[in-house]
Amino acid sequence: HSIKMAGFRDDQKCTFPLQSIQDVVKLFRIELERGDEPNLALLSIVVGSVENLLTCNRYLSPRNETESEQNVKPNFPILELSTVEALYCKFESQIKGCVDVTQYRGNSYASRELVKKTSDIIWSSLTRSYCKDRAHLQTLYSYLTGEKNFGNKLDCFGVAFAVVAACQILGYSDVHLALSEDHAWVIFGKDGEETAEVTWHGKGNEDKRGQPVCGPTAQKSWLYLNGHPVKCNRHTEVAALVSGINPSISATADSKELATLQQKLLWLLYDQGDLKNYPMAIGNLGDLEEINPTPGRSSPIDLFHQAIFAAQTHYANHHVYPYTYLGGFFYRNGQYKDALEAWANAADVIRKYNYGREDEEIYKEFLEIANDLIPHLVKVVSNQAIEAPEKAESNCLHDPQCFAHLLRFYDGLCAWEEESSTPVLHIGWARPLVATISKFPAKTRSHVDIKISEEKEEKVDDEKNGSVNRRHSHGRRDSLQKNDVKNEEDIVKTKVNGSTNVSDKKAGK
Ligand SMILES: FC(F)c1nnc(N2CCN(c3ncnc4sc(CC(F)(F)F)cc34)CC2)s1
Repeated sequence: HSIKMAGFRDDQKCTFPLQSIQDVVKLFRIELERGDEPNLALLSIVVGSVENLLTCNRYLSPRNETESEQNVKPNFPILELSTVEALYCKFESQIKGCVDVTQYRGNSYASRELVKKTSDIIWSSLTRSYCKDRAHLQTLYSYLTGEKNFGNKLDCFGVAFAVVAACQILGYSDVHLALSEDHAWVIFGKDGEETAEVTWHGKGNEDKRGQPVCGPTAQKSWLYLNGHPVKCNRHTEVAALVSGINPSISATADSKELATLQQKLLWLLYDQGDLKNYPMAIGNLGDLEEINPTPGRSSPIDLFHQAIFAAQTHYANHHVYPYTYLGGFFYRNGQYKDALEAWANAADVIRKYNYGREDEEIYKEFLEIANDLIPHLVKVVSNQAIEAPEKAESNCLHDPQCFAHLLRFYDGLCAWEEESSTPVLHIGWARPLVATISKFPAKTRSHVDIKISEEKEEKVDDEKNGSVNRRHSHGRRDSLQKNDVKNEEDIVKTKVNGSTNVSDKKAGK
């Protein structure tokens, strides 16, 4: 039967052929500034094409006689409208060909069957077996290009995004992406009240496609953010697509052009207010600004604090990554006390959750901080104390607040483990902990007040109080009172802070 092909509008066509970063930014600006919804499939195909050309095919510019080695700086590819249109029509006809919307006619909202059916179409057309966490598998370009055994590949985020893009083509404006810090699913229905799994998660986990996100696993696990995922609208979905741009050419090289494109697109979305409720996208922008600062724009630290503010404002401070973005920045820049504080704040978030078998990504994050970054940090500062004894005063190891941050960091991990189905800490954590604690002199340790306050611990749950080189897309460059009181007697609140006794207050401390 003849399927009506929606060609592109003139204002979309006029930007082609795309020959520069500015051309792509202009296409995105047109899509984002129009009253109607931005076309997710079109933008995903464009971004995927550009990413493929800049990271998978190397553009060799003419050998420069002065250059000793082959100068491999790429130019920007030329992206023709015909290429993009062909891929778009392939996607559109596949989706419209398989989903007979007439059987869903009438209800303006998507149904669970429709969402599951759309997920099945994407799912069943994927190449049978491939390395799921390879790079550049996050866009519709990856899904639509290449023959059966070479194309049709998507990573877990890419499948979820493709389902939402397909539902947009079918006319369901209620189907949106929901994003946690390590998973993606869809929301749909009146007020986006319905949820559905549409992709897999991690390795060796049975996929739960078609099922709603609910029940005990979703309640207490970091993977589902305890009811605080990023619920996208079309603009936030474009931000997720842009965040997923992966400039990696190899384990050691990035495409500078692609990183610049990602940075400019994130600033475009930032200026439109589309990152306000998307902490990780702001964090991504902070990372890019650290590598290549844009004159006149916010500093990385400002951006990381904006991400923290967004998480506190919109998500009851249930997101870990805003603090580990900040901690990572301080660590790379030798600001070790601030790094310890940021990591302690990250631990104050994870304490709200129970550790479950699908939370490996954040487990690895804390493992690296505790057993790699902090031991390195204390080694550096203890050498500093030896090499520059005159600066001992400002040294981390002589600062009770640093020791307090360290204790709060480990206390968060212990609280995370309590009442969890899976243990967190084990003997492998103990050796680095002992090595770290023993670097702090007794005098420093003695200044940390462990306040035993008498009031009964408020066991009310938090939310009731309202209160590089990456592999796959969105890859990593490289809760309180979460449950009932364990036993009858009062839990006395112990407060650890770095206040020093006034009498011992050191000059300048
Ligand atoms: F903690 C900091 F050091 C981090 N550095 N990079 C981090 N990433 C990289 C970016 N990232 C992300 N950035 C934007 N959006 C999303 S949505 C998502 C989950 C899934 F892929 F959809 F399943 C992940 C993610 C994941 C976390 S955290």
